[in-house]
Amino acid sequence: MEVLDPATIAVSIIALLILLFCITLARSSRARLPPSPPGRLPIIGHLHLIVGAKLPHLFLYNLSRKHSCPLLRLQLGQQSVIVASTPAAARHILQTNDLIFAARPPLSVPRHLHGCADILFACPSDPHWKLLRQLCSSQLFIKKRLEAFRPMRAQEVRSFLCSILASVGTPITMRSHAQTLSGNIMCRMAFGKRLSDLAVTAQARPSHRILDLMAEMNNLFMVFNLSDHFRFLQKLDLQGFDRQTRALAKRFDPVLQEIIETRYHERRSHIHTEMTPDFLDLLLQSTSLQEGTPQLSYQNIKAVFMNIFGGGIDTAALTIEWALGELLANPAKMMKLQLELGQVVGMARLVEESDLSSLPYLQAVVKETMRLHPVVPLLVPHAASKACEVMGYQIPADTVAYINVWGIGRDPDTWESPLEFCPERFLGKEIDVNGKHFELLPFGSGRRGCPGWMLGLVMVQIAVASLVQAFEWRIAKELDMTASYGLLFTSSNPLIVQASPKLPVHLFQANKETVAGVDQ
Ligand code: HEM
Repeated sequence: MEVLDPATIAVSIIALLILLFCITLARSSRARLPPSPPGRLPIIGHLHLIVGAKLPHLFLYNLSRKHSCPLLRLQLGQQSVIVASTPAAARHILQTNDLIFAARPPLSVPRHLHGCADILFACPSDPHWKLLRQLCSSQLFIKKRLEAFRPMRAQEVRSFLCSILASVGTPITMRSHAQTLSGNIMCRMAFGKRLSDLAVTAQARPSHRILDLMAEMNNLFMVFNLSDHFRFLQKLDLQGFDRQTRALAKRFDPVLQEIIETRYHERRSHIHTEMTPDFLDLLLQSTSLQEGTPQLSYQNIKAVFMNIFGGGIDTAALTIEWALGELLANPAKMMKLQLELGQVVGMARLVEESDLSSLPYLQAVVKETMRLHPVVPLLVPHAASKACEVMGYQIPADTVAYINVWGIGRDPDTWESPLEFCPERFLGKEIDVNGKHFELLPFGSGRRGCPGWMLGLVMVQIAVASLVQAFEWRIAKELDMTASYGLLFTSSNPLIVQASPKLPVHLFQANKETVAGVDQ
């Protein structure tokens, strides 16, 4: 056989490399990717830009305006990311490509917390998850269930007002009162009991209280976790967050385990005979659909509760806080709302959920609060389960999508005087928060939109209406509306206010057994 001389081999290799280079170049020029801002570094990509930003949604908003790009592409370590900054870009991702973007990226915290990187709607091939998804859409988050819990919510709102009444004359932190309100409502829907009435041995220990565990969980979701951007670092856990998450799961687990097991035994011995089945009843029913083979494991049920508590408590509480803060910063709007409540409800009874549809200005105040202060400003990240096209750009599989709902809410091309708190802009307009209007997406949209949005909206509306109807408010500590950021969007300093009652005291105390003050 003839041996090739070294020069021929060298020329062949160079020709092959040139060919490969040309093929790659041709492929990448065919794949039209969204524009990417300058500043990308080797290995870390644009990570240094976003990590250095105090408010990532503000940074991304400024970036998209500077480059006039409704859809930006960033490289955050190993993660390829697109950021949607206009209603049209959000629609392309959440509506046109809803099914493809229904996945979530595999993040470390949920993996260590629930034993699954995603919860509720992922893992479509897994029968447990199919069942969960079906349960959510046919049982847990339906209008009928929301209605069944209406009297319970009325009791909790009254109790919330009583706890404020008990503090008249002293400054109160609105955030913690609102967290107790939403926490009690969520807890009674989930387990039929208030936070303080959960007779759980583990919960009795201060470090095992549900509200504290939730706060820790939310903090872990808010940190910048290197492992999410460089998968090869996951095992090293350089920042220790994975270790902290596993330790938190160890404390959370016995609380939920005890609640579930107690109910399981009560159901078997027919001790538990609640008229309105709570979420735990509905989930346990599904564990015994087939003799001997539970359809849902306890682990699945625990994961659902962590999601529901994580999704429902702070989101509603922070929105209530933002709404009261805006009304205090804008006394004319506060007066207009007081006037509406006076005309529609009067002063002889407390406002009720059945009044909400007759209070257009209240609805506008809540929408305006959610436009300016969406508490999940970039939504929870979505991920493309396969390659697709968005606004004419090629998006590779596994790309993570951030929807900058905060930026969309302040976009001057969409809103007139966007920085002004002006509820009037919604009066007589069709724009709603139900995920169908892409200029206002506080609950997201599509398959991964918030399943608890109707409950969240009602909690915020009734709480704001009750606070404004029942009390006169005064700012006790200088109002600070500057924002701080994690996954949830809060004001840097909690709102400290002082209340004086406007309504006769007997109205607050009509329901004696619920006058329990603030729990926990
Ligand atoms: C004002 C109150 C609330 C706000 C602003 C809010 C907002 C959101 C947002 C923006 C998302 C992510 C949507 C996306 O990524 O596209 C979400 C997801 C979620 N929310 Fe809510 N939410 C609220 C109340 C609730 C309530 C009351 C519950 C439970 C009863 C709840 C349960 C959930 C769950 C389980 C998810 C995850 C859904 C999934 O990944 O498929 N939320 N919420």
